[in-house]
Amino acid sequence: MPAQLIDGLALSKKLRLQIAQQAQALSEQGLRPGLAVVLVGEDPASQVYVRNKIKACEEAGIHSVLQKLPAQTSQQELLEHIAALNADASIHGILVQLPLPKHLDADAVIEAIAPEKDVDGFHIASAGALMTGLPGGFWPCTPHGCLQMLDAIGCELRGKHAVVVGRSNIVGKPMAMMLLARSATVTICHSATADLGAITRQADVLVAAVGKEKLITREMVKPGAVVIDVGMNRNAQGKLCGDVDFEQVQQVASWITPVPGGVGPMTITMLLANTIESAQRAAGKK
Ligand SMILES: Nc1nc(=O)c2c([nH]1)NC[C@@H]1CN(c3ccc(C(=O)N[C@@H](CCC(=O)O)C(=O)O)cc3)C=[N+]21
Repeated sequence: MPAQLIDGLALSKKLRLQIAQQAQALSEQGLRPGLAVVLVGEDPASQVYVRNKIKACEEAGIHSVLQKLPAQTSQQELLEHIAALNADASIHGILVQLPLPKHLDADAVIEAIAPEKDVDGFHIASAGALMTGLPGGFWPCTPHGCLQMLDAIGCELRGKHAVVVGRSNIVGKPMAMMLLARSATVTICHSATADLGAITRQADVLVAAVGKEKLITREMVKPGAVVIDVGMNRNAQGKLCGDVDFEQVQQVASWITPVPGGVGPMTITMLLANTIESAQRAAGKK
């Protein structure tokens, strides 16, 4: 029996309805949630992603501001933009679209974002809150979206072996922390892992977040595993595809996320959710 699809679009639709209601309730109190998206340069893929985020905000009733800066923007100019957004009470979330042009120091830019507006969850303060389980901070949108999908299918994580392939600060590492917080036994694999397949075959829950088309083949997946595909690759035909060989793996997995229509839409949904959460926290301090 082929795997069941975990439909990120359908789940997003449902969650975004709730988010829109929360946005409306905040707006009625004079606290319309606001997200600022900063895009430096003209990378075509980034332009599409940013447009999708702004559109999602509009549909949810979240105020959004798009700041497009030229590719030659200096580090200091960018930091000044961030400082202005940090001080802007109508803005509850600040997202600086990555990657930045090479002459800019992305780490320094992220740390310049006020932690209480770090809706991407990339700031050290957010990473520390996730790692310790202490309050405050925001969970990074992509792994949080993955966790929401696991919850939506009723996947019990306690005592299960979760294998995360990829160790980025944006996906792999925070994903592992979230799974650990749910009492899964977590293994993180990466480019230096010896015999990747031997480890992924042990996974009850397998999260692939590498950026390599068809990295995960059928032989690497335990029958009945839940497979979450975070990859966003363009294949030779220009088609969007994940890290998982979907055709093969869907024959052995119990559940699998498609690309597109899986993790991608959930990433944007969690960005909206974090922006609402930030506005609610700001309202609490009023
Ligand atoms: N500061 C920052 N925060 C980010 O969250 C961030 C970023 N920079 N830089 C780039 C990556 C990429 N990313 C995606 C989000 C949604 C889809 C998405 O919705 N994808 C659709 C398909 C879109 C298409 O067809 O091209 C899907 O999977 O169904 C894709 C990619 C967020 N990122």
